[in-house]
Amino acid sequence: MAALHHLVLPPRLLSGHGPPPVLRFSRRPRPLLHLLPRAAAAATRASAAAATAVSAPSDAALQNFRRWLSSQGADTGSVAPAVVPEGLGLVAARDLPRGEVVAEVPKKLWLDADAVAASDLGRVCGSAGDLRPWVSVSLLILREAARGGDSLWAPYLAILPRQTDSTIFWSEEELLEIQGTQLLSTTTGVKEYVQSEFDNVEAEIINANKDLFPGTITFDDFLWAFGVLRSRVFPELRGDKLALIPFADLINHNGDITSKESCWEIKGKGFLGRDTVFSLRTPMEVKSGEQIYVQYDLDKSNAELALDYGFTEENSSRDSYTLTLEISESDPFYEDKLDIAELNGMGETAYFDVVLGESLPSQMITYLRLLCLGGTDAFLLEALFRNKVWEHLELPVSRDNEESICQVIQNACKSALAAYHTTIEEDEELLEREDLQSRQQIAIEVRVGEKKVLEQINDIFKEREQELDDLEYYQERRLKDLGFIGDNGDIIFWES
Ligand SMILES: C[S@@+](CC[C@H](N)C(=O)[O-])C[C@H]1O[C@@H](n2cnc3c(N)ncnc32)[C@H](O)[C@@H]1O
Repeated sequence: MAALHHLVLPPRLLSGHGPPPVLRFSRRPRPLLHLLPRAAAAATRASAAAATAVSAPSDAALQNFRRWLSSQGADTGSVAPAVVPEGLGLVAARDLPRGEVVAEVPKKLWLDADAVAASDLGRVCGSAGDLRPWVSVSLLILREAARGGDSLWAPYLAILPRQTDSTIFWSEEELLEIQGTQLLSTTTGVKEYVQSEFDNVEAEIINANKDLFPGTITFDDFLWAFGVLRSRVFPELRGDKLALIPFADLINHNGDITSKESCWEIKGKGFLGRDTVFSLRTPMEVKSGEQIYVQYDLDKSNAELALDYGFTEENSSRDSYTLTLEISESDPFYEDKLDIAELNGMGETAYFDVVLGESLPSQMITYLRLLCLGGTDAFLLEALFRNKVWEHLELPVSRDNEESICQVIQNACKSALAAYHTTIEEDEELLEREDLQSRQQIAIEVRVGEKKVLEQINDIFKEREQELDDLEYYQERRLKDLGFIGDNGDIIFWES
């Protein structure tokens, strides 16, 4: 999934020769999205963080789920699933100290690769070759849903939300609110990716096994299963370990929890520890009747939270913008630059996440200097300098090179900023409104955050441009090293 995130991130700066590298927008044409059913009528937000597209299941469905959990041997003694502002959540049945185990879910209830293999899907998924784990678990979810009451997981499937506020479920009209953002590009890229996986499994598995999928499975169904996994799987359980853990997945996120300690473990239980369970602990002390929360991911930006879970946080460290820098194949020094980048652990393309209020990522300026290197500075690219060049690039190389970086970045920021349909001021005014629906709030928070980061980047390079005359460049450093420049900056002549 990490790779996915980087598929489509404008703006993209390409190196080149002669004039400074130009900005190429890799923004795709406006996406043609399937019109998805609208979310259940969004209620007023209980808090800035509360998602509202999640319609609560009926009391009967919730009761049935609780009965199912205990009949299947899940240990849920200290918490109960309940309706909360975020949809469903886990509420403490008694006072719980920090670190207390609140749920233990036996492996037989997990939806994972083993469950796929053990099901009637096992043979078809196995023979379909390299199905990605999320694809086969998505198919399992859809297969089990198709079995209705006969499925082991029926009571669990009945309480899953039909959609969240994740941008993958937004209508075309709603997506207009994030016009110009990186979030829109990423959302479009993710949906295209899911669509292409769906096209494959539809042809190879769904249509070829009508006994397993007697009804129609649409792209929207597949997207729903993808969204379920994306929003409910504990981050460390992705990839081959991907597992959807019923009941434990009802835990909601609270941004106030900042501990990096894991709140769950997989352990053996019962006779000789033979029964594997997923054990969830509360990361905070909780009073009886209060909701138990965890921190989903401290490192996710608001755009990632919006895409994965359908909420954002009012926290500037979640405001981020990813700059994509790339050595252009048309750069006359392409081979040399690529070689230097690779020797220093980087590649043809580099991604730099710039966070609001934080300094620029390390290596960004160095990589930019490499990208903009040309003209009379090109001697640094010669093989002779290969082992030292990165060190040289860590400091200003020449006025031309530094100026080129400043201009290229400022132009990129300006052009990215021009693509948004509102200004920061307009967005901040909109955020004051009481009647915002959850998706509008998410859209505004993401776009205002991206714009603030772009302005921050622009200001850094604007300021730097004013200081170009005060910087010390390669030639000056070199002359100093050779003893040709005195401490007061004068050139020392042999004659004097
Ligand atoms: C792992 S599930 C948690 C259970 C979920 N609330 C439910 O009703 O099934 C994650 C989803 O819960 C909601 N959620 C969790 N924490 C939230 C928060 N702090 N604010 C808003 N929505 C939240 C989002 O819809 C998210 O996609």
